[in-house]
Amino acid sequence: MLVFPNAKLNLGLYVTQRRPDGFHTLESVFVPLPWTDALEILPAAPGQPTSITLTGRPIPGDPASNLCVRAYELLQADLPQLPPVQLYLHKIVPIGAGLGGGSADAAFALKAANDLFGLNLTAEALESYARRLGSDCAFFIRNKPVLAVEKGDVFEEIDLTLTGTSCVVVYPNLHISTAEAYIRIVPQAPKFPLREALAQPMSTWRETVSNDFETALTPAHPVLAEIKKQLYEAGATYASLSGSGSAVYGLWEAGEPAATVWPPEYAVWQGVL
Ligand SMILES: C[C@@](CO)(OP(=O)(O)O)[C@H](O)COP(=O)(O)OP(=O)(O)OC[C@H]1O[C@@H](n2ccc(N)nc2=O)[C@H](O)[C@@H]1O
Ligand SMILES: Nc1ncnc2c1ncn2[C@@H]1O[C@H](COP(=O)(O)OP(=O)(O)O)[C@@H](O)[C@H]1O
Repeated sequence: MLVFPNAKLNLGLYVTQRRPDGFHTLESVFVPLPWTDALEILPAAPGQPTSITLTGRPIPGDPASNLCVRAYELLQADLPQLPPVQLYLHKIVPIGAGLGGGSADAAFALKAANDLFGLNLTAEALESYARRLGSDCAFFIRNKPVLAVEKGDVFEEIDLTLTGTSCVVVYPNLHISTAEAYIRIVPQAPKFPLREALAQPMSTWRETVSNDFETALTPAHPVLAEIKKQLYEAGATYASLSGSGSAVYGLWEAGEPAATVWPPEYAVWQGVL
């Protein structure tokens, strides 16, 4: 079974409190971004253990602890009848980018195993496995725009669609660790409630919708502000850092992005949401 785990964008991101377990509560709208990896899952050849073959963008860390493998092993722990599998992951989505790429791979591995082996797990059950793999992993089970609260793993419905919106995502080849990014944050309440701010026209978001990580990380990484400026110069209606960075995106409510030349080491996605 072949699936295409997609990335996500954060529209606004407010880190509101530090929890006793060291994690943080947040408020953010997650939207799917059709920048995808490719993941294949097949029953392993007879006598072979579960394994993963990685191609494309190099992934830091031991392949045996890749999030796809961990996702499958989590299912196997509860469902020991599940056979070993061969996983093939072609990695395209930048890593350490605030695009949730690793979490997407894990969530799609859960969904693909569910379909391949006819497990009949509900979306709720899949979300609860996903939550154990990463805070933003559960989002990718239903994979539709939501207002994320708590650790970013509890979702409220939101009436928002960006379908048809032009988008450019720029990754400046800079890996930002999510854990290190959280350390730089001083939690506080959002200046403007996110749900209300996003209900207003996109042209107002520049003044009312922000990402706490952008404020915290830009002094150390001025390239983030430079990319955002270039996106606005290319006519973006709204531009922001995604998640804990380092990808910066622009949205065009109408019209097309003006052509921009980005350094060759950057990864850039451009398309329509
Ligand atoms: C910042 C966000 C916003 O969407 O996205 P990314 O930038 O990673 O895409 C998420 O909160 C990232 O979620 P995720 O990448 O799944 O994080 P996890 O693996 O659960 O946690 C990595 C580390 O980030 C910190 N962390 C994560 C989530 C959270 N609500 N509070 C935290 O303090 C913890 O230090 C944790 O050890
Ligand atoms: N399939 C995977 N894809 C990407 N990263 C993975 C994967 N499996 C494990 N990881 C680990 O997760 C870390 C970052 O994950 P990712 O979700 O891409 O970050 P971010 O959401 O901040 O861009 C990487 O440093 C890597 O070691």
